[in-house]
Amino acid sequence: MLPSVDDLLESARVVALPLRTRFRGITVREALLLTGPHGATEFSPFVEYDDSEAATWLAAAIDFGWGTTPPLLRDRIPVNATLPVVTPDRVPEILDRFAGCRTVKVKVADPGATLADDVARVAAVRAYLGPEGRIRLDANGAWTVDEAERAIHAMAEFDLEYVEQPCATVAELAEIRSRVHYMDVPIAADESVRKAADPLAVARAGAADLLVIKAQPLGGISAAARIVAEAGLPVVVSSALDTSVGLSMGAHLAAALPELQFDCGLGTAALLAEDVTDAPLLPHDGAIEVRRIDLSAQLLDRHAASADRRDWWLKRLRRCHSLLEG
Ligand SMILES: O=C(O)CCC(=O)c1ccccc1C(=O)O
Ligand SMILES: [Mg+2]
Repeated sequence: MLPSVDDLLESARVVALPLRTRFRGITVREALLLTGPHGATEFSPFVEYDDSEAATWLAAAIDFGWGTTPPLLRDRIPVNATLPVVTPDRVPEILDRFAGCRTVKVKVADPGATLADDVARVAAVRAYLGPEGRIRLDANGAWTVDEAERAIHAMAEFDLEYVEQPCATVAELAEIRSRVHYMDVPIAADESVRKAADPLAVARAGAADLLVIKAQPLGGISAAARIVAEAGLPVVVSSALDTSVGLSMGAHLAAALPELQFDCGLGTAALLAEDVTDAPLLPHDGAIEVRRIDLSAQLLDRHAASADRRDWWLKRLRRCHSLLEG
């Protein structure tokens, strides 16, 4: 059952959290936190998303705070380190924050960067990790098929676990997947799952070897778990650069899945300079814990968004709530 908008507004807090390093073009992450009968929950669609997309994120927030949590099969989730687009000299400093992580996801194909920049960053990650570490790339759909082929060919020598969303469309993913098959580099779909009208289309088309699954954009833990079951592919549960509260939602999703072959992208609390709890879900020994998050009243005050931004988020919450009421 959908809580009333007044129920939601009663506990709503809006924060603006500084990042340690620019990520996805932002240096401050805004989020709206709510408290339901099960505890703290998060509504944090990116600010440029329209209401119809953001409403799905609200359904997820409500599901985590008010809905039913599925049975949990594990109490810790192995996670990858996430490396933003930085110069190679900053690689050790950033990766040191992801204690014990054996896998690094490297952001590549930034509009301002060249292939040589990406190669240099990936080389620095391989040097940091040693031969046993796993390296995956995420291009956020930025390459054409030819650019992707050239880039993957150039970086395959670093031994790639997989490449996430090298190109934008399902058809392009299918094409690049067949072109790099001989190099044994698997292709993962992210935007083609979480921003698609049909999140299962990419799996049905055989256009990816694995799926990146995010709880908020897919409408919450139960909805995401159903998509995983229907897709029949291995998955990587990841964050949307959430606060520890959203990461906790992701950790509960990961803990509920029957199989978890890959390290999950839920270590991103390490990219935040500030969080909303005194016990953030940071990686320890390469994993995060599966637990609920207690909000810190002090941190919520200290990082409260400006009156303007709070107003913007509360209005967005109201509009998304009416969309869910339909
Ligand atoms: O998967 C990870 O390691 C961290 C999450 C991440 O990269 C991400 C975070 C916010 C928005 C988009 C993405 C993405 O995977 O493309
Ligand atoms: Mg991605």
